[in-house]
Amino acid sequence: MALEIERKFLLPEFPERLIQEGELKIVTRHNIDQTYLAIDGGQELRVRKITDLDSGEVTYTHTFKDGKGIKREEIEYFISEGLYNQMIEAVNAVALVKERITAVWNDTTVEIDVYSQLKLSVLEVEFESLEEAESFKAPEWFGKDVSTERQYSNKTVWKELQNKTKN
Ligand SMILES: O=P(O)(O)OP(=O)(O)OP(=O)(O)O
Repeated sequence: MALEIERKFLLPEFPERLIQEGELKIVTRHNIDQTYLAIDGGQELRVRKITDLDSGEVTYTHTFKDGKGIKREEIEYFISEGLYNQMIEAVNAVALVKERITAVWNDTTVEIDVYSQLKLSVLEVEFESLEEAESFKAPEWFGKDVSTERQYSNKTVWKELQNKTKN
């Protein structure tokens, strides 16, 4: 199983100035529709519809994650549009929608997620090892480190979205 080691920050404002000054270079922009199929303790199964906002290419993934905090197990693979549609129909939930901007700042690849249904933007950085993740010194503009705060995990945010839209 692959390991996912990442830290998450609560991005206070979109870093427009850094982009304009060329300090933060945008690599890709994707729209992600995310739906959870099942959640049980630290385990989750989710599907995504991913649209490349530059090329228009659409892909679908199925992901299993296990664990919490900075280090988790992850298995992810591509699925067909047909499988994706069958699964989201079965779940009949509201997909969590976000725009994911992948960019490079100072040799570090960052993923900025801007959630369209909520007032929330986060920034994530992936690492090769726990040592690297723990020793990484984040700049001020990344915002508060929420890596271990469950309320900002996508499954929690997705669950809240379901409750909101049901009422
Ligand atoms: O894109 P990932 O796999 O890092 O996943 P996410 O949708 O940001 O979700 P979380 O890290 O909250 O599981």
